Amino acid sequence: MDAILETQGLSKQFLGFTAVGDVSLSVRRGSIHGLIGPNGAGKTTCFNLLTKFLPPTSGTIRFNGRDITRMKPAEVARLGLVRSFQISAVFPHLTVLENVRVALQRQRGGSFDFWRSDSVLRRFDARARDLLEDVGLTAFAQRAAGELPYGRKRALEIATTLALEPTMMLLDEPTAGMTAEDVDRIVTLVKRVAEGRTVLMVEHNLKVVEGLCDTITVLTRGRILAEGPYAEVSRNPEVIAAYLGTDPSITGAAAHG
Ligand SMILES: Nc1ncnc2c1ncn2[C@@H]1O[C@H](COP(=O)(O)OP(=O)(O)OP(=O)(O)O)[C@@H](O)[C@H]1O
Repeated sequence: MDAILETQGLSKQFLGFTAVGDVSLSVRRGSIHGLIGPNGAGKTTCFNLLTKFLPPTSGTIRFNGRDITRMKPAEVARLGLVRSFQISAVFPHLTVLENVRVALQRQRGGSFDFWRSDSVLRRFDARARDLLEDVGLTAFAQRAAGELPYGRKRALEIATTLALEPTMMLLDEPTAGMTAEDVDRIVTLVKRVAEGRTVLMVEHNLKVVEGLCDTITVLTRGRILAEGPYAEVSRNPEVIAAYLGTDPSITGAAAHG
């Protein structure tokens, strides 16, 4: 298998409590990989380890054949491993277009002094408009980012992530808190942006996982319980037991199979 991201024995302890224990994960290049598990399973901690927002207690992480275990988030971003920005990273008073232009300027190694270099930023306009088109935000280009409805903000977040030209994108619950209509739009969007790159996503909505992911890793109590295609994993008795009473859709899927 051509793995783009691999961990060996990845562990994170908080004051002796093992949030992530001995996780050896392999993400195939070009795939959409889902990380799922019941509440408290360690998904967020694992995600933060992979994106370098938390240092591991032990274990290694390799990206594209390089050991990134000790690197900083900005360093791995430059290597092409990019985490989607949090909504708080969107500048609320700038327009949607300006937000993407700023992200493009950062990608080119520019500084943050965008307030006095409007003419420079205009050069990024064409590319910014392309990215807005990609995420379906063209009609919102001149709106203040802070005024966007929630689902559209997540789309803007994906556009600013795409501005960094990632080889691999890490998405933390891209559909969390969304209406059904927004969920459908984000699913379509993730499918589109996954073309030509690898995506790893933490996601609670199992319907989304089923529709999007090629491979799923199930975590419980910080450890990998099962891994494989959704159809296979959702029939695994241990996975069903772990989810029992917490999510009827996965047990329902198994019952119908
Ligand atoms: N900074 C921390 N200090 C102490 N314990 C932590 C810390 N971060 C996470 N934990 C614990 O580690 C475990 C895993 O948490 P984590 O947030 O990674 O799970 P999760 O699968 O993302 O859960 P959820 O689906 O509820 O978001 C939990 O028991 C949590 O309380």
